[in-house]
Amino acid sequence: MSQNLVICGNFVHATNTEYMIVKEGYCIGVKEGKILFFEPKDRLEECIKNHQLEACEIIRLNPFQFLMPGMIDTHIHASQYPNAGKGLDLGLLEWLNKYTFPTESRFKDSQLASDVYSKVVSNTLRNGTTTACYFATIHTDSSSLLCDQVAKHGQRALVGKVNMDQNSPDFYVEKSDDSLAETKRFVEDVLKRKNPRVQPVITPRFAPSCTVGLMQELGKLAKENNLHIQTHISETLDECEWVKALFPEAKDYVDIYDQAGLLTSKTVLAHGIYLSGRERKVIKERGSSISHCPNSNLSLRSGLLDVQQVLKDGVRIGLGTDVSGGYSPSLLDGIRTAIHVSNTLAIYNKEYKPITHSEAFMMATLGGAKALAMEDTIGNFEVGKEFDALTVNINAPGSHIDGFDDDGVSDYIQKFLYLGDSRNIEEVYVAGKKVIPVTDAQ
Ligand SMILES: O=c1[nH]c(=O)c2nc[nH]c2[nH]1
Ligand SMILES: [Zn+2]
Repeated sequence: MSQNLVICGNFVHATNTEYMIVKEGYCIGVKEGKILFFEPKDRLEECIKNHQLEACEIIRLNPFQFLMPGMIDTHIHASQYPNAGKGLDLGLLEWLNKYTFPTESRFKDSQLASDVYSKVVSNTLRNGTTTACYFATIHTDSSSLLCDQVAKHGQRALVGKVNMDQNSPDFYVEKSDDSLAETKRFVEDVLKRKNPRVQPVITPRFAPSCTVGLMQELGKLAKENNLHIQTHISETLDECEWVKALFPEAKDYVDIYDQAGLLTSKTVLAHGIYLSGRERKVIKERGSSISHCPNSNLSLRSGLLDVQQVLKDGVRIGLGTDVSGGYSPSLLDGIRTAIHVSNTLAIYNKEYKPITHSEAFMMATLGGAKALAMEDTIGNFEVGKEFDALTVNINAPGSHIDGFDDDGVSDYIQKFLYLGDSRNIEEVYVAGKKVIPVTDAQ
């Protein structure tokens, strides 16, 4: 049950006009999971009275604590979690064949699926991911088990049963008709749960793994049911060459998805490193978005995404961990690595203005919400949105952060983004419900 809450202290969030805005001495009121007020704390009594929250306990944060929006992982493979931190010696296509497909093929075993999915959901939540956009595997029933774990742990998620009907190993491939029928079965199963925080996402793995016919049918299915869509695009040069050879009639990589009806305002495309200006323009026109996965792009040596160009071209962009091409399930790592990728571009081009920690923070929160077309519900502390939030304490037991006399709240926030970890994330709320720390009742 989500409780009614009033919390007073320091806050940080992104808005439509500012990448990061710090609100010192504010109070927030939450009723039935939704934000009712967010005001300077001298208005506390008046707000409590106006919103009939008198019966509510008032939580007062200490000066070392602050509240930030929950982080949004726009691209993560739950089924690759057993491989996180290993098998990064190969480039994408070899890596898929040697490590990833064999691991994912094991998920027809429902016991393994439940075990792994429970671990990945609880680990990402502890690391402050309140919303995740997950790839599961081609197996329908075990993909449904990921939905069970998301609901059980109280996370918010989009969950995708993966589609693969060509160029895949014999032990991990579907017949085209089965792939579509099973996707319909999966979507029905998820929708009939009527859990607003667990939604299905149509998930053609990437163009090489899917026939045009299947992609078209998936596009139709998404349209008929107003569903989210996720896939990969332009991640490595080898992959782009392969795609050109496989789809000679397409204008470019984006055109393949566009022709299939897969580019909508609810589509998130992972990577997009080697997109042309024309391709970014089409993505923008369709209202689709990019998930930037910097850890994966460095770990698999795929390339360096120019985030400034993506932002300049008006394409929505969020951050993804891309476990297990990315080895870390933490979006704090995503924030840092995004900054370092951008710094690397600046080292090689003196004219280049790298992104700031504020821009990376925005991408991990409001940017992620926009990338997943969920900005009406989550992403910051705007009144009316659901309360997905983290209580951060830079002085938490075992913390690797030290504060000094001349540090202000903005310094604490910056130190957390660079030096913090799950120990500093004392509480995690999803839709007003405290899901971390885990209690016996959960
Ligand atoms: O980073 C990636 N991880 C994957 O599992 C994958 N499949 C296709 N392309 C991919 N890229
Ligand atoms: Zn991926």
